[in-house]
Formats: sequence, C-alpha cells, structure tokens
Amino acid sequence: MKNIKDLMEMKHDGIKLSMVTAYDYPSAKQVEAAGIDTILVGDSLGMTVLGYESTVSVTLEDMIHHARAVRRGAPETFVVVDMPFGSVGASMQDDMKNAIKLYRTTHAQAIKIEGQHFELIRKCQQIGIPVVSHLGLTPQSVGIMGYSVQAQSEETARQLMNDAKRAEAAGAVMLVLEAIPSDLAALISQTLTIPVIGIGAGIDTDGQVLVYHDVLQYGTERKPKFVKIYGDFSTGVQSLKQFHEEVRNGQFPDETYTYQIKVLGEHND
Ligand SMILES: Nc1nc(=O)c2c([nH]1)NC[C@@H]1CN(c3ccc(C(=O)N[C@@H](CCC(=O)O)C(=O)O)cc3)CN21
Ligand SMILES: CC(C)C(=O)C(=O)O
Ligand SMILES: [Mg+2]
Repeated sequence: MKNIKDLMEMKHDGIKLSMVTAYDYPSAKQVEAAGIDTILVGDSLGMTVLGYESTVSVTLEDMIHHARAVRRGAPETFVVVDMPFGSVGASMQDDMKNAIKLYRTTHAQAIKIEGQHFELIRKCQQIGIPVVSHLGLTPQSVGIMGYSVQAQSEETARQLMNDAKRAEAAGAVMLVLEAIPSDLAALISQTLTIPVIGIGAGIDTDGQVLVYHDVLQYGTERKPKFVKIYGDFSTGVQSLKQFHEEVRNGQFPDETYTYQIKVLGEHND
C-alpha cells in the first residue's frame, strides 16, 4: 500500500496522482483492481448512493458504515474518508472526538475536512491523524455558496492561496481543490509541498479526483462541467428490463440455470 511519503515523492517526481471515490465493497474492489492511487470515501455518498438532496444529510455513522465496507474491498489502497457535515465545527472537543472515532473505526489512512478548520487540522496532526484539507467549492456549505465556481476574483484568489498555505502549515498531508480557476490551482500546486488534488481545478494540479458514479455514468442526473464520463452503467436499466421480460414470458430460467434430482451413480452439475 502507498503511504503519505510515497504520495509526496510522486508529486516531487511529477507523477500525477489519481483518486476516485468508492462507497462500498464492490466499488472499492473495482477501484483497487484498476490500480487507482488513492480512494476517497466521499460524503458525496449522500447523493450518489443514499439519494439525498445534498451531502448535508450524511452522518458520521453513515461514513463509518460505508468506509468499513470500502476498507474490506480495497485492503491495499490508500483510503481517505470525509468528515461529514455537522461532525466538524461545533466545538474543538466534539470535533476531535469525531475525528478520532472516524479514523479509529474505519482504518482509513487519512480523514478529509472541508473548509478553514486550521486549528483542528493542527490538533489532529499532533495526535497522529493525517488530514487532507478540502478548499474552494466545499459542498457541505451549499446553503451559503451554492455549487458555484470559487476564487474567480483577485481578492478571493489571494484568500484561497492564503488558506492553502495555512492548511499546509497546520500539518495537512494533502489538499483537495474543487471548482476553481486552473491558473490559481496551478500556482497553489507549485507553492505547496504537499500533493494538491484537483476536481474542476484544471490540468496543472498534482492529481485528479472524480466521483465513481460520474466516471461510470450511473444515473442520468446533470453532471458538473468538470466530469468526464469513461463508462456507461446506465445500461443497467436495460439489463433489468430484459430480466423482467424473460420472467414474464417464461424464458428464464432455462435448463442452464436449473438443478435436477440426483440419480445414484450419475454425476449432476
Ligand atoms: N455525483 C457527484 N459528483 C460530484 O462531483 C459531487 C457530488 N456528486 N456531490 C457532492 C459534490 C457536489 N458537487 C458539485 C455539484 C454541482 C456542481 C455544478 O453544477 N457546478 C456548475 C458550476 C456553476 C458555475 O458556473 O458557477 C457547473 O456547471 O459545473 C459542481 C459541484 C461536487 N460533488
Ligand atoms: C468531490 C470529492 C472531492 C468529495 O469530497 C466527495 O466526493 O465527497
Ligand atoms: Mg466530500
């Protein structure tokens, strides 16, 4: 399994990092089998798998339940798990309790925290929890920022650069930048020592992350501009329709899928 030092070296050597989300045993097995560098158990779980409107409904227990399944499916891959909405920001004591619980029970290699919680990042680092910082578009703040591109003015761009430096100084081991101008993401990636993983942040970051269901085209929802589709699992509906038809008209199951009485001396499959 890759460790943080390996990921740092990949940045140093100019080798781009791939990260894909996974939410359960089969998706984790697929992502590991594909040789993806790192897995993110994202709180996008809420929308892609649990059918919620946003990530705001996702609980710490949801994240733990799914991250444990991912761990079983991808025992050899570096796993990052999201701290969900409400598990961070109430008080330092509660935040730390939640961070420790998530890290300890999931056996992930790192936890990810949205937003400017630099003191929390520092405290986690001090007790040995690797933290990935997530800045730019932070979907847990959808009620305040919507899903709009961030840091497009000079002032907000400077602010983001400053936040990125503060995250690194606080001890973050990686940074995720979402939905920001590519030139700014490039500058931040050059400035920081830690790997910077982009989603909607252009080509010049140290790596890229996409959501599993977006890459493979599950569902028919409108996708953000930054999504490139590499597969087509939308054929699932067609396959299920065919099963339904074959049951209806008695085509399934035929002999191939059927057992017979065992006759002594004969071999039966
Ligand atoms: N399937 C999925 N993929 C994701 O990338 C994702 C989730 N779910 N759920 C959690 C968040 C929500 N995300 C989103 C959702 C929508 C946009 C979006 O529609 N953005 C507009 C930009 C609008 C503007 O110009 O400001 C776009 O058209 O891309 C972006 C990120 C990213 N995350
Ligand atoms: C979009 C990525 C970065 C994420 O945080 C998630 O999938 O939850
Ligand atoms: Mg997330």
